[in-house]
Amino acid sequence: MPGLIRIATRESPLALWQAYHVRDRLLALGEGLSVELVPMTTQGDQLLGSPLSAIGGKGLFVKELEQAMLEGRADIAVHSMKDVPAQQPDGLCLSAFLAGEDPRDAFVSNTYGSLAELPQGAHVGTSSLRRQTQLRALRPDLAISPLRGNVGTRLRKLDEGQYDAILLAAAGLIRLGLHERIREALDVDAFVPAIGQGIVGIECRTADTATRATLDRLHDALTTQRLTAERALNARLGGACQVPVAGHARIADGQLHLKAVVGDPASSRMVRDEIRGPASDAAALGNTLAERLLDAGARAILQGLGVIA
Ligand SMILES: NCc1[nH]cc(CCC(=O)O)c1CC(=O)O
Repeated sequence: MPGLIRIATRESPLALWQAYHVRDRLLALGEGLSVELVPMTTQGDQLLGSPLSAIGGKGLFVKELEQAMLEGRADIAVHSMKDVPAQQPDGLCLSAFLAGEDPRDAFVSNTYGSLAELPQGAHVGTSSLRRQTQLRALRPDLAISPLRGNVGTRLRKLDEGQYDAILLAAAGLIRLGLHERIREALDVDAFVPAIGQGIVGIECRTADTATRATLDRLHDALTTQRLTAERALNARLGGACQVPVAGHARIADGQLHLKAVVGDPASSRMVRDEIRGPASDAAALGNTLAERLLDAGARAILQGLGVIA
């Protein structure tokens, strides 16, 4: 049992909420642990104005946190799993996934009650290629423009009238106490969420067995199976974020149902497929679905983008 656990975290309100949440869960284990937050600014935070696809991807939001753990300045890092790349650096591992929050994307507007209510040509803000592609497929008439920044910044830009509506993860809004801003939670079948959306994960040093034993007690087994399928899919597809890849798994009665979409940002063509099987085969299901998507057209899209050879 470690005496002190130091949590590396970004300083955005959502990241801090997640870090405090993990701190509270650790303290609630009732083992006299001390827990400290080590807040830091990542390169990703400094570049929040630019599209993720242009600044080199989501790894930028976790690199400083990982460096702090590798240098012994922090013991664990708390992440939105959506922001965590497919592979972890040598010496670090993902050691616990907490039970997930709502995985859906949320339609947020001050004027319209749902995506269907948006008038022809309405202006929607989102920088996510995954959201843009699926939105275009559902509503080719909409005008979509980039929208970057923390959740609060994005809501402010909506409130200033820069957009008729925006799309955000329901989980982030719920965690920040802003659930009343959700006009409509988009059905996961019509609008497939990002891999890991709504799931908080904890990374630590692989060799730190004492901390890992403690983190084991926060671990949610079903969430882990769900995430295993989604991340296996993502890894096989090159794990890139300059590509619109959506993937969502749900589990009922030991059966896992994984759904995925790969889109071509250039042509707005989409390849979609789904697979079902025993939840205990989560990784294999993710792999198999990825292979099927590659053969059905995703290979050409990803090769065209230089994501896979
Ligand atoms: N890309 C930023 C990000 N990373 C995680 C969340 C939401 C919380 C989650 O998915 O767990 C968000 C905000 C958003 O997409 O609206």
